Amino acid sequence: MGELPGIVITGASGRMGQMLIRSVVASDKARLVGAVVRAGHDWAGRDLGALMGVGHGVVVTDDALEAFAKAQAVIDFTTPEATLEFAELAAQARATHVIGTTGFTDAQLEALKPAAFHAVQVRAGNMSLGVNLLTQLTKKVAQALDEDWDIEVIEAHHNRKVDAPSGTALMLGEAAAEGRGITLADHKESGRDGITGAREKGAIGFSAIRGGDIVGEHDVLFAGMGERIVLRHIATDRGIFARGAVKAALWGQDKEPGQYDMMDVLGL
Ligand SMILES: NC(=O)C1=CN([C@@H]2O[C@H](COP(=O)(O)OP(=O)(O)OC[C@H]3O[C@@H](n4cnc5c(N)ncnc54)[C@H](OP(=O)(O)O)[C@@H]3O)[C@@H](O)[C@H]2O)C=CC1
Ligand SMILES: O=C(O)C1=N[C@H](C(=O)O)C[C@H](O)C1
Repeated sequence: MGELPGIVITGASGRMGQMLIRSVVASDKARLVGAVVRAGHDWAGRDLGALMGVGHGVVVTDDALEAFAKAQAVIDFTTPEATLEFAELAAQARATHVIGTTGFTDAQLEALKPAAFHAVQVRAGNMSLGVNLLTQLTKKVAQALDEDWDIEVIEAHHNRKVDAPSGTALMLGEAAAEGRGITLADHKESGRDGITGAREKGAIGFSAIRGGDIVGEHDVLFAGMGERIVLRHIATDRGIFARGAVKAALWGQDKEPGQYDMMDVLGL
């Protein structure tokens, strides 16, 4: 039997970076072959085992290309700017690039595309099975209801999160729009404040709560006259995102270069 696929984790010291390192180490289907931090980070040059108590023998590096060259997959939960750089390097290394990063602008999403001509890219605002199922349910419910039902996506996250609406909220909003046969960009309503006027019929609204250590909570509210439907997902453990990302990294091994998402990985 050949060697297990080697995985590199970027943003190794981050909340998700550390969770991903633990998930790869715990997996019997993959090997941890690298951990990348930003240039000058105080983890660079140190053994992961000494830093985290797992990953002994893996020396943290700030040389992403050197690390990627030894890997079959890169799992990347960092920032849009860093992910754009890592996409080019993953393409050079022909490594599957699993992107969990959120908060991309439309221009940044466009800029990710060229790298996918050379390597598999799997990107999702949420890598958990539960949220991807909820996304499908959202599309189905939106398909069944007309514009008399107001759609609102409400999300809550910890106080360190830097982007809003969350990547998951946008996924859910896109699914609702698709179900209704409209374009989210033309119907998105977020950040209400002051004299906003009455709700625009057909809008898809977004509200973001930030506080404490909330891992991630998402409601899709369909509000009609005299009744409401609420679809809800509550994450209590970041391990769900990390395990989904490892699954995506392994799934990508025999796929042609291109852009994929978690629906492809999960077969939903
Ligand atoms: N798709 C999904 O399922 C999920 C997505 N996310 C998303 O993942 C991203 C990260 O979240 P989280 O872990 O909470 O955030 P953190 O801020 O804890 O981690 C981000 C890490 O990226 C590192 N980083 C930034 N720039 C670079 C660079 N150029 N090179 C190397 N490392 C870099 C940061 O390092 P430094 O501290 O030195 O800046 C930090 O360690 C967010 O966009 C979040 O929304 C989160 C959970 C699930
Ligand atoms: O930043 C986070 O923490 C999370 N980000 C993702 C998002 O933007 O939806 C996924 C999850 O909700 C946690």
